[in-house]
Amino acid sequence: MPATPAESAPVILGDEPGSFPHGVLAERHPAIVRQVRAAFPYGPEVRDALDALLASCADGVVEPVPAGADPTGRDRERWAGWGMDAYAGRSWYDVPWLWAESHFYRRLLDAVGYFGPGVWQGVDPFRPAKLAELDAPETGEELAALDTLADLPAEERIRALLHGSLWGNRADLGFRLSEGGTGTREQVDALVADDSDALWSLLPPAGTGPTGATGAATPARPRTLCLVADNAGRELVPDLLLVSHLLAEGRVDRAVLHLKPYPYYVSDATPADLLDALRRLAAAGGTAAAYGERLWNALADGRVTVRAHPFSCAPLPYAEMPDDLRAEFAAATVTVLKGDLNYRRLVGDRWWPPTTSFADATGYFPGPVAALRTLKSDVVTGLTAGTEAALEASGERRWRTSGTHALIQVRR
Ligand SMILES: O=P(O)(O)OC[C@H]1O[C@](O)(CO)[C@@H](O)[C@@H]1O
Repeated sequence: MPATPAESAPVILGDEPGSFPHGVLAERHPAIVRQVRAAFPYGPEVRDALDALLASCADGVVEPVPAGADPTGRDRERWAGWGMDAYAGRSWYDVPWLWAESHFYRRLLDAVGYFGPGVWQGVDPFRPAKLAELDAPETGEELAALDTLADLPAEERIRALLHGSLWGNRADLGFRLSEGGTGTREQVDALVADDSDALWSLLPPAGTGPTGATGAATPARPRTLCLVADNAGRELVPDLLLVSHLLAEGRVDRAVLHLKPYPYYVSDATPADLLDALRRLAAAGGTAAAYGERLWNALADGRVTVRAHPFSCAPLPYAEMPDDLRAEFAAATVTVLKGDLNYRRLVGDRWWPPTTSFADATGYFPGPVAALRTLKSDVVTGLTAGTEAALEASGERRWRTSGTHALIQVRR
């Protein structure tokens, strides 16, 4: 029997030396600051601000967003609503880990002058790394491999595209700073949960209606996919291929791509990254370019739309999403959330027993929801007791965090 979520599952903090979250705050964040410092010829003011952030990573505290720090002037107010008043002045290590990480990226953008005014306004500090990934030979090889998909039966083709999008989540630049490489060899049998049949039942091919939770056909209406994207580059590209394919097969009529309003968690996709990915698809030629062109046309005629909601960069779980976002997800045929961070925000960044029911943990979500994620942090729900026991017995200590395992979970 799966356990039911209890509010009492402790929220994850980064305060325990030797734990994964502590390592992210104490080691990964400083590495990211150094990477950014080397990425552009920032002047003394920015370099000093980055050095101050570096020092803060070791023993600093949460600091309020400076007044007027963003062009809209609303960010300070937003952060106040997201818990700043409760956490300002406390150690990075003593506030919820999710909150601390999100605050780090906000501070980093302040340090590099992203919110301006000034020459660095709007310059993505992670762009060099994102572009290098798009231009990498591996990306070209993956896109060329698409030409062979046409020979596969339809079911295998769509499965390959779904898995491309799923495993694309391993290509996360922040993750790579400490894991060294994103080899794909170990993918076989690495799914700890696979509800893909439930996903396809929500998105059957054109001419066949989706079935509800009882298996009965639901009335025809335009099928909308909300795809809450994660990383740019080698994750966003296969995400776009999947969306393009779903449109082509008439499994969805519309798609809404939720991207980040500003650079986040190193490689998270922003609207600018979407344009780079579309350009990369066009440059690849062959099948990839045809997929890209279909998506381009769908963006141009409004079947695909792009959102960059402020809550996408909020340090909070989706259970606390604002009403406008809730209404959007409620109207979708299914919302697919990509990646580890979105998963943590979906089920809550807590020490859930792994057999906690995914359906219960996401019961608050306003419509059918799916998670496609490689495991890169301790949070996990929806495992069977047998799977959990097998993973624990496997001797692979870091199965929760090393990105070698993945899941496809669906709540209809
Ligand atoms: O890109 P993803 O899949 O959301 O992964 C990012 C993950 O990396 C981390 O920043 C560090 O592991 C996690 O906090 C986060 O869950």
